[in-house]
Amino acid sequence: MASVTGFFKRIHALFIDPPAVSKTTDNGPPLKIGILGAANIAPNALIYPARSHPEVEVYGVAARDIGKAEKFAKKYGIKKWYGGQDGYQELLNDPAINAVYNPLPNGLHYEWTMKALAAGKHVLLEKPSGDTAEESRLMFELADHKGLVLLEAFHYRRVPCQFSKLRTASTHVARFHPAIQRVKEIIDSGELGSIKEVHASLGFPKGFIPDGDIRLNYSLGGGALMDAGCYTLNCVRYLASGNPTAVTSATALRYPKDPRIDTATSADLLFPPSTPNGPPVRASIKCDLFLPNWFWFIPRPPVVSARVVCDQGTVEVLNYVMPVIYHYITVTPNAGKKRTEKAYAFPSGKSEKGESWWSTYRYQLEAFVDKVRGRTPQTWVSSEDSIANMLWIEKIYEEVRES
Ligand SMILES: NC(=O)C1=CN([C@@H]2O[C@H](COP(=O)(O)OP(=O)(O)OC[C@H]3O[C@@H](n4cnc5c(N)ncnc54)[C@H](OP(=O)(O)O)[C@@H]3O)[C@@H](O)[C@H]2O)C=CC1
Ligand SMILES: O=C1OC[C@@H](O)[C@H](O)[C@H]1O
Repeated sequence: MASVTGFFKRIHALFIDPPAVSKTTDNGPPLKIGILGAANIAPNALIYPARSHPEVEVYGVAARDIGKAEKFAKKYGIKKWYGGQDGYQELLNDPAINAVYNPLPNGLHYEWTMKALAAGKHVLLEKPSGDTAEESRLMFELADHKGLVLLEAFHYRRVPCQFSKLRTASTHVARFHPAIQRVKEIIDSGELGSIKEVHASLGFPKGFIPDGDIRLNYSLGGGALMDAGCYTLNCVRYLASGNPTAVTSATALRYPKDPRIDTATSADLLFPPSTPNGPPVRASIKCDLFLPNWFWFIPRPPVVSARVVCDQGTVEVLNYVMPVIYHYITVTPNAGKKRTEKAYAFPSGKSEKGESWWSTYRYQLEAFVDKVRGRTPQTWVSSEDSIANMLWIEKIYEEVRES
């Protein structure tokens, strides 16, 4: 019963009436954020989470059409709007704006992040960070050069700062959402022994992505691997604590209207051994924008799961991408009793910030603002990590082309 009540409380706080707080703090005026594009994801990823952040004001929105910008601004209580051909640049030129949220199509991430950084704005950038690893590298280089914060919005995860420190213990943890953090903690604790395999899937039912969507547009950086696949790759890299050493196979289904677009991609990867002189860790990812119906007509639910097989058991997480809605962690030791866990908040008594109704995006916003304000964030996605994710997306696409 408590879990049903908890579910409805979280849904209420997420989508119906996100809690709001007063915007006055001892830390000076709130950070004013401008949104580039009246994107569908903006309310969930920024506008609602900002309501409960005392140090954030979503101050402006720009859209290619001024009428759309105005409508969006009024709907969400945003003070300023900018529109027309120069609308995005006008937002960037506004000296009142300190930071920009970039939820433009993937193929425009680079252009507008570079322009935002050039205009002196910190940037919260949607995933995947660019169209290529080189674009990502150049964006992070400019952010570094200008002393500005740039964060790729991999909201679901926590990332250790340096891959070289991995596999030691979870002393260097930084956190995004407690659910994926808990899975990682179980692996790192050694209770299931060493890692043998890591698998991650993300698929959307047919009909979820409409015709004409940015995900189906090649020149806008579409494709299943770019969209859903970037999470699965990120997730296996995170859970395997490093970067792959090879893509051993990759296959894709093609969009009939534009065969350059993959509508589903599967890839097998190798990671470094998890024990000295051990075998490589085997990994697989699967992503799909058009999961077929069951028995041709029954729409199926999204597939959002990750599984780690260790030599003494398995841990599996259901819904690692949006864990605040609902998730399930199942631990199955080879010898011993199977158990399930949920992690909507960090254990009480720990010093981490967060509430059970905080979405992954709310945790992410907390980290972004902390970083901009010179505080140490609970979690961070490093530039090296973002660039590596793009690099391995490219390598998987290359393998698909060659197979
Ligand atoms: N973190 C997360 O959970 C999620 C992240 N995303 C990411 O966010 C980004 C946006 O996704 P989503 O909100 O679903 O996309 P939308 O299509 O809703 O938004 C994209 C925005 O891009 C602008 N745009 C500018 N040029 C073009 C163009 N040529 N064609 C189409 N749109 C254009 C539009 O702005 P305008 O208003 O000016 O017309 C539009 O509002 C993507 O990078 C995606 O990967 C998406 C969903 C979830
Ligand atoms: O980032 C995302 O997460 C949720 C999905 O709906 C979406 O396609 C993707 O862009």
